[in-house]
Amino acid sequence: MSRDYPLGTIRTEQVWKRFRADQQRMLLRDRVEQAARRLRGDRGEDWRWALRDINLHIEPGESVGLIGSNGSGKSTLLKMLTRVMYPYAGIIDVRGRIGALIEIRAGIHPDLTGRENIYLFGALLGLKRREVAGRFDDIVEFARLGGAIDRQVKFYSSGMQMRLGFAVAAYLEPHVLLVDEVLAVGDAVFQQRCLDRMREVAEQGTTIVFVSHDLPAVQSICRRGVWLEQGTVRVDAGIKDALAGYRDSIEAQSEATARVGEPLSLLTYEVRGETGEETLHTDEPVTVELTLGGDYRGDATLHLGVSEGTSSPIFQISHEIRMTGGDHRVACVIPRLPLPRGRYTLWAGVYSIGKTDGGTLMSWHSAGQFDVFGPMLDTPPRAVVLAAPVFVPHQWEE
Ligand SMILES: Nc1ncnc2c1ncn2[C@@H]1O[C@H](COP(=O)(O)OP(=O)(O)OP(=O)(O)O)[C@@H](O)[C@H]1O
Repeated sequence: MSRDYPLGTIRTEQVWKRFRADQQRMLLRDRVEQAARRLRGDRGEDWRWALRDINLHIEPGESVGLIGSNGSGKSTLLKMLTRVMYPYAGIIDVRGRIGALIEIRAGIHPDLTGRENIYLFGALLGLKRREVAGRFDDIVEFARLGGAIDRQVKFYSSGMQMRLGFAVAAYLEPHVLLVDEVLAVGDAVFQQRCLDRMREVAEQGTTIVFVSHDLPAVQSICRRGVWLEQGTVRVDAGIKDALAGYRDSIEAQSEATARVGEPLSLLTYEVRGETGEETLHTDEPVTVELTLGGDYRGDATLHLGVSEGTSSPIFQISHEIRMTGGDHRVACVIPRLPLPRGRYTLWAGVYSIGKTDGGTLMSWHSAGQFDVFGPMLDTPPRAVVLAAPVFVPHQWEE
């Protein structure tokens, strides 16, 4: 590998990583398979590939979101970039100082005070004492530690430790900032401040790799998205395309999950615009019509929801229905559709009311997608990440 990549470059070449299968969370079926192999006399060691042939080239200043379902290998890749883990094969090259927040207490020494930790971390990053001192106040201010800065970190709450960890990683001017899911433990206000800080750091030219299941947060920070699936790169593209592909795949999986044996099922659904036309327009009337089928007799609550992808719910509405043991048609009219142009998913679920309160008659699932035509939503100068619930005026008819 050539030696002259600029600071902030990240390269992985044909990176493979495996773990002993018996050292990880195993599914019952894996254990059965393992036992069966032993019975057959196959004593070969059991390995499972966590990452297979990962080739990434990230330029200085790029902001990359690593997305994918649980166990797809995101954290393993991030840990290898921070060098707390080594690949089985392949080359990993990260140029420059690395600021990383991959676990709440990563890099924070419990017996030292907050102040000592900041200087120690700075020294590990190769910064001079004077350079750390110049950023010290910003770190303490961001972490909101105040007087606690001279207390040993073992007496900090987990929230304080995380704030210190993030502030140190994000203020000691790393060339590369690596952040894993950990932000999820902070409160909403702190999460927002971390995201703001990450955006600032990105604007200053720091390379960022961000792992999160909070897809709107990833979208607001990253321009490029790498979607990992079962240890391989499924998509490496602009963030919008990567997220759209990932969301579609989650939806397809949830639709494929059969809801067998439930008392009710969704026989048909239709989302139509004004005067029955198929195209839907922002701020115009929309009718959602469903037919439920099943033997169940009694009162129930029907819930309908709309999301952008699966992880960004937009609104949810509900209505009491009386099921009489046969097919039941119900329609909901939304006089003015409050959705900008885009592709959305319709969700539905039915739950019993009365004595058996909360019983599931038809579990919450995505019924399908629909497109809305109309104006694009303006992007605010600084994307607001928290999803805002929308109230939708509506009437029901049946
Ligand atoms: N220390 C370990 N020992 C054994 N197996 C491991 C270890 N760390 C991770 N694995 C396995 O490697 C695979 C990838 O895990 P990893 O934590 O990287 O996934 P992830 O995409 O970060 O998932 P999540 O979204 O749940 O955090 C999983 O099958 C996991 O069980």
